[in-house]
Amino acid sequence: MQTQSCAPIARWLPVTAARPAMSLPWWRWVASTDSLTARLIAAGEGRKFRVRLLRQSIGFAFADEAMALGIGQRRYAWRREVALCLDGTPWVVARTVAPLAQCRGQRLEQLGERSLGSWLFQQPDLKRGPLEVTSQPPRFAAVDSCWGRRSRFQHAGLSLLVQEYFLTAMADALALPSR
Ligand SMILES: C=C(O[C@@H]1C=C(C(=O)O)C=C[C@H]1O)C(=O)O
Repeated sequence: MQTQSCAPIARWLPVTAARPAMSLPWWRWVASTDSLTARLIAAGEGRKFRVRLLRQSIGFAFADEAMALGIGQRRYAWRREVALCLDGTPWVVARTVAPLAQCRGQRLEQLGERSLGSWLFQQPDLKRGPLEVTSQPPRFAAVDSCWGRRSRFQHAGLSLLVQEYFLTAMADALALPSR
């Protein structure tokens, strides 16, 4: 099994600390705390939204992910990587990691190409932790990104670390600045 121990450590800043480096249009996207799926569908103005499942597997989290989830690096985790596409073009890539021991009975593996966000935001007990931001590209996909963000969702004893990277293709389509 791949241990991913050589992967570079991602640098994350609290969202407010990244604010001075961020344009207002990007701030509105990056600092938003409602469903990104819903926002993308609205911004897509009739473009067809689709979650493309890139990878779903069980293995270890990256070191910074394990730390954010408060689990040891040798704890198995459920990992899901997707591209959120509008008319077939990826605008966002996302990687979600959850401790495997918390996933029993949650049916996460049955999500397939349904949006995790559409399901999560229907949960009445959902709590969301603070947003953190990075200007580094994702480690799980070869894409050009403008900003990345992450936050921890909690629902029914399950913690999910959701990391979302906004791609330059989205900036181009919506005429957003590069940063
Ligand atoms: C967390 C959300 O869900 C989105 C859907 C995801 C998925 O299906 O794996 C992953 C991250 C998100 O951007 C959201 O809509 O806010």
